[in-house]
Amino acid sequence: MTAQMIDGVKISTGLLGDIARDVDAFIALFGRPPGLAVVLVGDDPASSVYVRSKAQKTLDVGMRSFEHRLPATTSESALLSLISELNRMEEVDGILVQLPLPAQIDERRVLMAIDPEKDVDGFHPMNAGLLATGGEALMPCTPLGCMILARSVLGDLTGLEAVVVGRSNIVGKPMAQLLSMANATVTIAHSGTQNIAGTCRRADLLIVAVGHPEMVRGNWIKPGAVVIDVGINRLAAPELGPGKTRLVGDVTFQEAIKVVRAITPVPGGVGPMTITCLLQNTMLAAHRRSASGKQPEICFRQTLSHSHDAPFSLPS
Ligand SMILES: Nc1nc(=O)c2c([nH]1)NC[C@@H]1CN(c3ccc(C(=O)N[C@@H](CCC(=O)O)C(=O)O)cc3)C=[N+]21
Ligand SMILES: [Mg+2]
Repeated sequence: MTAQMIDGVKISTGLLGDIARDVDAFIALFGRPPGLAVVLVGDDPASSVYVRSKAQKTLDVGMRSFEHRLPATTSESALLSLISELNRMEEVDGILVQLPLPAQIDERRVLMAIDPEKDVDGFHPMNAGLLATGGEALMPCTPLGCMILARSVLGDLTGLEAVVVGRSNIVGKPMAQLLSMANATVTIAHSGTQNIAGTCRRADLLIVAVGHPEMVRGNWIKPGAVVIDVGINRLAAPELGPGKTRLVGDVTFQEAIKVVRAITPVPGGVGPMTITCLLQNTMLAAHRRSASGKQPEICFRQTLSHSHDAPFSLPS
């Protein structure tokens, strides 16, 4: 059996086209584009690259981008003031504060300061709680992207054994919630799991978000499984030349590809979908804030259909 590569670039490019059309319709209705503000504190080079890429795609779909780059020494109160200003701005529909934040800033306080209606990362406890209890949350972008990728291969997930490796608030925990809402049987594996290889081997759908390069080996994977690799790890690659690096996932790709039905590559898998879902969330937030009663032609169709109830139903 030849394994299928799940092409996150191709799928996200298609969805970005849908979003661009939704943006045009929004502008026609309200006379302004949806706006996304991205806040970066400090000058971590990797974070800087992501922020630039987000801003570029925001502009590509026709939205307005507000970029705020603050020095690494920024105080918590200065950051909180910026957030209240962005909360008040009519033309800002979505706010993303790039994580991690420098040590002097309390991440939880910052996330709680963002207006939940503008929380396009879905990290505010209000949105986490809405997701957990079946309300109309803004949902975290990486798990949403993973759902779309998984369903692009598997369709309906009802009855499948899904194993999520990792239990972070950002990926693992909401991922498990989305999968169970989509009627999969879900196991969360983590550093305390006794037989992690055996646990992974039960999975029809294996989603790995641990941040350990190539941790999941080929023999941890059930033959014919679908694997979504959320990890993005930069490793030194002296074989490519002095000072060169390469990206690897949390799954040993060369081993996995011999076993799986389908797998996401790194790069080109989950990463691009995360940004696409961020823009879709911005579109959704803009419609909800405009109180138009008209909702976007939502582009999570593949994620939405087959789900059992409220959390995925379109807002009315
Ligand atoms: N509040 C907040 N929200 C985030 O969503 C958030 C964050 N903080 N902090 C950092 C992480 C990281 N992140 C990525 C998004 C896209 C790619 C991406 O598109 N990667 C490409 C290429 C990566 C490369 O070449 O370096 C790929 O996987 O194909 C990667 C990483 C969002 N994050
Ligand atoms: Mg990727």
